[in-house]
Amino acid sequence: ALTRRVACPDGKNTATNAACCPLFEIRDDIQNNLFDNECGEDFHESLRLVFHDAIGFSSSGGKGGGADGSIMIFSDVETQYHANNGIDGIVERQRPFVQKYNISVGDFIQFAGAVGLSNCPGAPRLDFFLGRPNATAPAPDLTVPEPFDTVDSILDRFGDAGFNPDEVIALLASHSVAAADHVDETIPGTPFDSTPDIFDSQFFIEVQLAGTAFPGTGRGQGEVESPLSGEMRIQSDQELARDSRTACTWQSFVNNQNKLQKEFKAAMLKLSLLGHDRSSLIDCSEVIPNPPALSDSPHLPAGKVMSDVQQACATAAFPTLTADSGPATSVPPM
Ligand code: HEM
Ligand SMILES: [Ca+2]
Ligand SMILES: [Mn+2]
Repeated sequence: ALTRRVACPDGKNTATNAACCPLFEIRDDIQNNLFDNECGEDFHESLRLVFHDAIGFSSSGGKGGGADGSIMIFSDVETQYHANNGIDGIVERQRPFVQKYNISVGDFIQFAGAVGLSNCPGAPRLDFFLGRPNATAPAPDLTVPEPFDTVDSILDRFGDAGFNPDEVIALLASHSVAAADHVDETIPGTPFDSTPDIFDSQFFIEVQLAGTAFPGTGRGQGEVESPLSGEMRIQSDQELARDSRTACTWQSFVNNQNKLQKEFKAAMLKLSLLGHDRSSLIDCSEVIPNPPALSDSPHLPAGKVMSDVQQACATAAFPTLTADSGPATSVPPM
């Protein structure tokens, strides 16, 4: 069926719904002036913000309003929470963009995450729905999981927000385009995998390797040994990769980029709608750019062998991978 499109007032774009028209200008502005059109630090921080704003939600009520912008509207409260350490930086870098446009804070945070992900080779094209009202109260403390939390408590918290264990692991693909600034304050920008500017499965591969050392000066809170110089590993990722409830799903993402893209996209849509009724929002997904194709293939970092893989899934073998050649991979800071 043909979808009727409207001409936008900008004279350049068309949209399925006129309400989506203003988003083209916002998209181009944040691509050029917030993200530098890159899958870099400001996007990484914006993706973390997508999560920390939305997860303040409980299916049993009594928590926050989900993806409602509360983390920016009530930043004086929420940025003080321990799990939000360091999130104030991106909140303040995004704020002038929100103020410049007629868009709700919850919409902006979700929109920025979806637009920025399109700079990462291998990423799925996320959906974007428009129309979240602004938060009227901050989310309470302790809704955001911590790297030192147990698997039980992490799965409980996500379950309370509406996610099953498979969806939790799919969401963690975000740690493939991520770095830690505050787990070890002496080495800010330490990536979780060797390819923090590519949305690939290296995160799922590298977290399954035996840890050998701490990248900086000893052990940070929630930190465990990583397999590569310059790489950060957090305890929650290590344990989720090895728990019988989640290990097979974890492993399933190693050499199935289609599954990874599809399940991450679905879980991100769910995350972006927490606290909202989808039917009350307008589908503006057409404004989100198409990400570049995957630019690498699943591999072991140079210097690693298959026996470094700590097999955890009981029902299927870890895929056989070859290692990059050359000297042992070491990961530069972001
Ligand atoms: C078990 C759940 C999770 C835990 C315990 C966790 C924990 C962490 C920690 C400790 C950091 C490092 C922050 C810093 O030191 O700068 C981090 C970074 C990050 N997290 Fe998570 N996370 C979880 C789930 C998620 C989810 C579901 C998403 C997105 C959907 C996400 C996206 C990110 C991103 C993009 C970064 C990198 C930020 C940057 O590069 O500046 N995380 N996470
Ligand atoms: Ca990566
Ligand atoms: Mn950072």
